[in-house]
Amino acid sequence: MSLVVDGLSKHYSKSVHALDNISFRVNAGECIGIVGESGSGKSTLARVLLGLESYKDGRITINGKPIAPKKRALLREYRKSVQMIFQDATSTLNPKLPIWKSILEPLDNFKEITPSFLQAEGLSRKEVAEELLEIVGLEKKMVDRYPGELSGGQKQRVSIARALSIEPTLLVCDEPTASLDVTVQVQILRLLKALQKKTNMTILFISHDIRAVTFLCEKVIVLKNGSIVDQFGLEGIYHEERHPYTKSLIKAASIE
Ligand SMILES: Nc1ncnc2c1ncn2[C@@H]1O[C@H](COP(=O)(O)OP(=O)(O)OP(=O)(O)O)[C@@H](O)[C@H]1O
Repeated sequence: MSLVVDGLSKHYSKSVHALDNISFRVNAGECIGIVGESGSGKSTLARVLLGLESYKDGRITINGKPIAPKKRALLREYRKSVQMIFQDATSTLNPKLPIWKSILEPLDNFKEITPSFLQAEGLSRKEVAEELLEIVGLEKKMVDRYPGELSGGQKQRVSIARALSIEPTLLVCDEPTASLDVTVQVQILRLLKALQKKTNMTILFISHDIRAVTFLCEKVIVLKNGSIVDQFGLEGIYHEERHPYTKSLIKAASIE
């Protein structure tokens, strides 16, 4: 799956240019990080990429096909291959449902999809959710729990299980570790890395934390005030040519 963003702009008003002429490309199986401080346009970019918001200028194509948020049929087709995880797993899981029901939501929405792990016939719906829980490192017996009975890290694993259920080719992660303890952050990043290796999905990882981005991603885009100020492969992180803003992020994170 390749994602090409070309000259993308999104203006909320004359003075608020959340995204200004953004261009980048992600190839199949790559993990790309988008790093920037609060207000740089990261979440806007995620929402536009998911087709949740329209955009003014530019083109977004996935496997050569445009994403057109106003064309429902195109958007539905697109959503079959894209999933998202958010910072706050609590708000994305229905507190009144046992987690197995939440995990199956994407599969319920796209009944035409049969993921490879469901090729074994005769699994009950709950057993499908159990399989997914195992994939994200949780015990099967947790399947009947409610979100309120899980830790922050466990909830994020559940939301990853739900995202993986339809075997997306693109996973957009918007600050998925920002509200977790440092040790749990590392566990979730390790999980995402392992899952990416196993499934070859493309990951777009959005974060204010350049440490997390460099842990997971081989390519980095630096966003500032809605514009890309720097773009590099991980091997070039310490090159002299890095933008002063990138250098300041590296310095602040003490990863010099
Ligand atoms: N719905 C909206 N209406 C008007 N302005 C908006 C809207 N959403 C975002 N903005 C503005 O667009 C700019 C980019 O916001 P965005 O939320 O994309 O940044 P961000 O990098 O994700 O920040 P944070 O890390 O704080 O969430 C900001 O100036 C913000 O105030």
